[in-house]
Amino acid sequence: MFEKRPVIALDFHCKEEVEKFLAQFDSNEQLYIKIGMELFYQEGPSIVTYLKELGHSVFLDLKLHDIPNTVKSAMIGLAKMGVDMVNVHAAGGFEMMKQAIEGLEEGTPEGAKRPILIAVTQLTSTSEEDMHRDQLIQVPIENSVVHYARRAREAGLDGVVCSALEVAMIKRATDKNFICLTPGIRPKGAEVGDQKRVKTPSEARRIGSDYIVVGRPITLAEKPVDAYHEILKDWNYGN
Ligand SMILES: O=C(O)c1cc(=O)[nH]c(=O)n1[C@@H]1O[C@H](COP(=O)(O)O)[C@@H](O)[C@H]1O
Repeated sequence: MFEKRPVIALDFHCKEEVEKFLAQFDSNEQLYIKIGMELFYQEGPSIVTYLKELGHSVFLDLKLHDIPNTVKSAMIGLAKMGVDMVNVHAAGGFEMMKQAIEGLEEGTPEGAKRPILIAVTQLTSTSEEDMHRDQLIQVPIENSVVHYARRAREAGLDGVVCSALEVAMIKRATDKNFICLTPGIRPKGAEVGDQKRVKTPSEARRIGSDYIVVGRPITLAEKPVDAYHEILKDWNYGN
């Protein structure tokens, strides 16, 4: 399920910063925007309505991780907001993921499309050593990621969040239509920051990522619109 547009992570504090950022783009350019907890906890559901009314697609990245009943109830509410994609942590377990899907199905208004649901496997800021030390999971990180992907698929989810490094393995272990959304994307030579498992947009494309998520290389660029278009071009192999 290839998405031509890189998903822009708008990790801003408030709506004013979002407005300032979007004002630099041509108003006809429909973007795929990721709202994370930083922005959502400040602005609430109205930030989703605002972006949807402008015609943008919205991935609401709240990474739910709680008991199954709580996650189901939360998902009913998120589905009503009309977002295009939401996520949970696969570490919350099989039953939690199953209930998350059920909540989304229940909350999706009639005639509307159920939001895509994906599960975070191992965060792209987690290295194999971090995982061994912090989570006491003593297997190679790829095994943990593929295991979570299999469980997410069995629970009925649409895909996973992973690093581009693991996409080929996940597709082999699940199926080629199982979505792999990959953050940890950096243009050649860009600052990596806190990301540990990174690839460039064209590398991610070659490996088979369906969506890429890019934040700071665009939002902190001197010319964000140019930075976005360069990443868009690299992701689409120069087309
Ligand atoms: O779920 C996510 O979107 C996510 C998962 C993950 O494993 N790693 C990861 O970086 N993200 C998000 O992707 C974005 C990456 O931003 P940059 O590192 O600035 O490109 C951030 O908003 C993260 O919250």
